[in-house]
Amino acid sequence: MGARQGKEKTMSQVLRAEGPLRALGAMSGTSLDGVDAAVIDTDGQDILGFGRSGYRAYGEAEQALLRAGFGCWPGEEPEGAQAALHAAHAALLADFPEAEVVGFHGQTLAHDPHGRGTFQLGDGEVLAEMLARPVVWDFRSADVAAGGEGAPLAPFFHHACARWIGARQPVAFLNLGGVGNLTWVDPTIAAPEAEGALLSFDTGPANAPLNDLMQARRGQEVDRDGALAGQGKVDEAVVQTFLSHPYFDRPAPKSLDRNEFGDTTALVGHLDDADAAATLTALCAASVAAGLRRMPQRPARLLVTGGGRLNPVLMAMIGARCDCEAVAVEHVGLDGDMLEAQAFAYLAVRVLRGLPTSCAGTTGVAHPVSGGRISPADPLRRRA
Ligand SMILES: Nc1ncnc2c1ncn2[C@@H]1O[C@H](COP(=O)(O)OP(=O)(O)OP(=O)(O)O)[C@@H](O)[C@H]1O
Ligand SMILES: CC(=O)N[C@H]1[C@@H]2OC[C@@H](O2)[C@@H](O)[C@@H]1O[C@H](C)C(=O)O
Repeated sequence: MGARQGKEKTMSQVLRAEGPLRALGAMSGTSLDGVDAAVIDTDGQDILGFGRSGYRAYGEAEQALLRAGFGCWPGEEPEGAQAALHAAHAALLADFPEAEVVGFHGQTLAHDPHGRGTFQLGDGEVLAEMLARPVVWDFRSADVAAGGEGAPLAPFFHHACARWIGARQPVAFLNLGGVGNLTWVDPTIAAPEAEGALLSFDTGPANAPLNDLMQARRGQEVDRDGALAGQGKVDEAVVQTFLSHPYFDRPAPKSLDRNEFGDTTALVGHLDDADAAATLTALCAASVAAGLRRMPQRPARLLVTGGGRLNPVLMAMIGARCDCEAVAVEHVGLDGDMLEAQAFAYLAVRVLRGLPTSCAGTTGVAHPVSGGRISPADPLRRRA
């Protein structure tokens, strides 16, 4: 990494600066496939440009360690899990010397916002030392402490994306990761925290049930391109049973723990592999359709991000069940693999600037919250 020289800002200048920063976001999502990292230039309000991005897959041992941590609260995680997470992040993030600040999400292990809180494994203080640059982290706790859901947090970035693509009317973003989430953005309302600018919530499990099925029945991680689901028939009775889960009756904003729906594959235990895959794919589409009914208006189209956008069977089911077109965000010039990493780069700069990162429309928190902790790397301690 080395000392920052020439025209580069010193660490204290980065922390005090006004104007644009080059920020690097890092996200480790619920699918546990690996770490995404992406650079953006931003002043915390507008996106000024997109930079490089990268990905580092978890090895089998790393993945097993982190998976064993699901459901753990601080101090309960498997020994070595946090160190593995830090090492994986540091290995990837060291390839981005251009970054002036890092937004580090960490790995969500447990999420119970109205109970025990929310827990993202990873210590930004340690990562700041490893990278010798400031790290913003622990994005969700302050919102939860203030009574919010602590998730989703990408919506403030979705608002900036809507402005970046020049949207003049409301648009809807749909993220299809392990869990799904929807964001309604009205870009004509300039401040994202203003009433009516954003409405967002988790829709339900997205790819996680199908991944679990593929693992259990075929020993594969993914139903690649929906190849198996495409051969099957949806059991609509299972879809109706699934939709009777109380989560769908809860008003938005609302957020999900990865395991809140339990073992969804049990719902399709009586079906053959193809019908089971088709039905679990339909559950994801049906939960998006249920979510859309909570939006202020039905959007003309859904801008879809996350790995699920690469599954044509899922995308077609969403289009059919939602009565609107589902298109990958690439159609509007965004990067659907990196949007969450970019979001935490953007949010890091908002935290440095004291700008809100959540509000009533995104997490249900009563007043806008600027979450996150700032760990300025201490070069003296690093050399000691
Ligand atoms: N070609 C593909 N065909 C089918 N499904 C795919 C394909 N590529 C990715 N996926 C699905 O997308 C998932 C990964 O999505 P993504 O990386 O957005 O998840 P994540 O960021 O870990 O989750 P979250 O947003 O819930 O934190 C895979 O586990 C798989 O289910
Ligand atoms: C608690 C938590 O980590 N939630 C994640 C998860 O993955 C998708 C969905 O559930 C969303 O609520 C959130 O992540 C995205 C990045 C968010 O905060 O917007």
